[in-house]
Amino acid sequence: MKQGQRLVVVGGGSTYTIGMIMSLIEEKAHFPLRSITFYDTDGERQERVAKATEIILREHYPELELFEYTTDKEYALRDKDFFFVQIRTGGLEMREKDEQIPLRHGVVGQETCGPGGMSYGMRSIGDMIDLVADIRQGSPDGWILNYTNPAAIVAEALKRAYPNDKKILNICDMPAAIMVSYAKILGKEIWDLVPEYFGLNHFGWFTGIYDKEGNELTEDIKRAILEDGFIPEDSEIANDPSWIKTFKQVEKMLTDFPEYLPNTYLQYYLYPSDMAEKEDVENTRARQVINGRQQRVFSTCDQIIADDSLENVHLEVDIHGCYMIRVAASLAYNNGDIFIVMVKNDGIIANLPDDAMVEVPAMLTNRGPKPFAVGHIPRFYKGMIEGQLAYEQLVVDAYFENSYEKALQALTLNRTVVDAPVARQILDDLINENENYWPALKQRETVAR
Ligand SMILES: NC(=O)c1ccc[n+]([C@@H]2O[C@H](COP(=O)([O-])OP(=O)(O)OC[C@H]3O[C@@H](n4cnc5c(N)ncnc54)[C@H](O)[C@@H]3O)[C@@H](O)[C@H]2O)c1
Ligand SMILES: O=P(O)(O)OC[C@H]1O[C@H](O[C@H]2[C@H](O)[C@@H](O)[C@@H](O)O[C@@H]2CO)[C@H](O)[C@@H](O)[C@@H]1O
Ligand SMILES: [Mn+2]
Repeated sequence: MKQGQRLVVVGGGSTYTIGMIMSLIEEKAHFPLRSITFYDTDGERQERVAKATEIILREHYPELELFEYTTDKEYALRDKDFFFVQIRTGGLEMREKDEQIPLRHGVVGQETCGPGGMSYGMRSIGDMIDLVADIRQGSPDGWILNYTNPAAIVAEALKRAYPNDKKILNICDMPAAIMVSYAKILGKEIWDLVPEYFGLNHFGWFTGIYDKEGNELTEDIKRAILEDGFIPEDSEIANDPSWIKTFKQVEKMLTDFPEYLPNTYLQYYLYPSDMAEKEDVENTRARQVINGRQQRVFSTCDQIIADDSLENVHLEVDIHGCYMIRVAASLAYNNGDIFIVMVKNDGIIANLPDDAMVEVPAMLTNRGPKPFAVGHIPRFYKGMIEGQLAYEQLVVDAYFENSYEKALQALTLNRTVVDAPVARQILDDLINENENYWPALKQRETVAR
């Protein structure tokens, strides 16, 4: 009989929390719970989600010993087994600025990619470092599973701040969402598929997809994408016009570069000018999420509370929730299941630096992820990744060293920017908008000529 886990959702007011609760209900046999605690810095936002969650759990998880929600950090983080972390420093309002500022300079405006990703990363690092310290104060041995973005930059910063903490795992659900669409093409479930994959977060490629019997399915998937197209199937994004456009770009990327199956995020780095031209600065993805998912989630919560029942709402499980829960179950019960997660390279990709935080398939055990060796990657991918890795590490350098110069170098290296004067203009605008969040960046004294 599996011992139930004591789970904390950090960022209980997240728009993903209801989906996560539905997934915890769906997955209770794989990952049984003793208690769920929500913790958030915004008590009002969290309470709307929590009061709806109380009703959902009453209907679908009556055996749960305890559900609670609080803004008391020390209480929430004490003596727990798992922490699902999903915070957004600055909220969706700052995300909108992250996306609008680069667009005003003709550059990709995106949550986690390009200058928007640097801006978000410079806000997330401090909160995430403080959060891990607070968690460790109360739960020295708890598993910290982080979704907070930009995962690449957060992972690099946490690796430096906590080099010996082996129970922090940064995760992205994008490869899983893509595999949900592969599975649909093949008439299978995602859990029937075994991926071979390499890259950085939001910057990777599937080199192969197999079934559990070891049959290769990669070429079948490529053929189907090129002949019939590629669409999002995960419930969270299936009917979203922005995601439908994103998944359609995979057809173009696969036509241009047929060797491997790309992560959807590579569209921003392979076609940066095209992507920037297509965006409407008054209706970026953040605005769509504010008017879409955020509006939908909170009106659903309010409806559940008003009815004191679920009779007038439709709630769905999604891959975002199920993926993290299956990862947690494999760590908790030493299942040895294979998931794509972020780990320190240390030779996994033989011709990339050891200190890179790479995204690769790993067997998840109670001693943590055991990644599969990838070996040497071909020149094109090595070149692409090394430039992106240097960008990511320079952003974290800029944070820890309060260095304007390193931040400028990072943006200049990024494939969505390249042009140094444009990088400087964007950086100066981002500094102005983030004065309440970023560390003050200092410029090196230049020697007067
Ligand atoms: N890794 C992935 O693949 C993946 C997938 C989806 C979402 N995400 C990330 O998950 C996070 C949540 O996304 P969302 O759209 O639901 O955000 P959201 O703004 O709806 O919710 C975030 C919550 O975090 C809370 N918060 C902010 N700072 C906090 C802190 N220091 N301590 C505790 N709580 C804090 C906010 O009050 C808010 O309730 C974002 O970082 C998003 O990018 C990651
Ligand atoms: O623009 P958003 O806020 O809708 O999405 C940004 C996030 O996109 C990816 O997560 C997807 C996920 O892959 C999919 O399965 C489903 O859950 O929707 C999510 C977005 O709604 C990406 O992995 C995240 O890092 C982004 O934050
Ligand atoms: Mn992601």
